[in-house]
Amino acid sequence: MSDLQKKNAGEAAAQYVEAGMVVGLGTGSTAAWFVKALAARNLPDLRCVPTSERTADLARELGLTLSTLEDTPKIDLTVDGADEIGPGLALIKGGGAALLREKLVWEASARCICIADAAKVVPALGTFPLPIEVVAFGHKTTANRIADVLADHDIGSPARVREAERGLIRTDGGNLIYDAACKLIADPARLASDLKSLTGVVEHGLFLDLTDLAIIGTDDGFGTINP
Ligand SMILES: O=C(CO)[C@H](O)[C@H](O)COP(=O)(O)O
Repeated sequence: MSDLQKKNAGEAAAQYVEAGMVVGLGTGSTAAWFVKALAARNLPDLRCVPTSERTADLARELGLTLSTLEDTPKIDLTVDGADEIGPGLALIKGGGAALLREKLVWEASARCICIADAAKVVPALGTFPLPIEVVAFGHKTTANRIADVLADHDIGSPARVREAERGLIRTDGGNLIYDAACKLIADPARLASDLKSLTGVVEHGLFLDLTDLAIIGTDDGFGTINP
């Protein structure tokens, strides 16, 4: 994990933004570099839709004009980080527990750019535990159903609820996160569909066919990957 690489990726992505755009702001340490670089450009008439309260606070502090999906349902460009970038720019996201709002914003965007440090690029998805957002009511029952789906995908270990010292982690929407240590996701599309079909699962961190470009920071600049 390199902060310089994250910074270089974030700053490169800020150059893709034009005056007057509606911009989706991702969540996480890499996305924060983008938000800072975007604010520094001081472009006129931008409206920014944040994907978390954390990002909203940062953007507000930096003087960016905030909007919501309700007021600006069509987003021109979203820039966000990822936990893993696999073949075809299939992603695992949600390490920062913002996957639901992130996916809502990504799906409303004409173009999505993923920004990351080089360590995020992997030959196959699954080393990073897959985040799954679950409603709190009956979450242990939902976790059992998730375990059945994982077993059907030859993924042995059940998902674990995400918690901190002060208790279970809640998302901005008040839900819980389960992390599934998959090791290898052989069929991301089938796993995505199987998880999404479970009552109680709100969303999962597989972002498939959503990324138009990945900008990967290097120590002295950046490279790009197309799908
Ligand atoms: O999906 C995310 C938040 O839900 C983040 O984009 C992802 O966790 C990457 O974070 P970072 O840029 O801090 O490495």
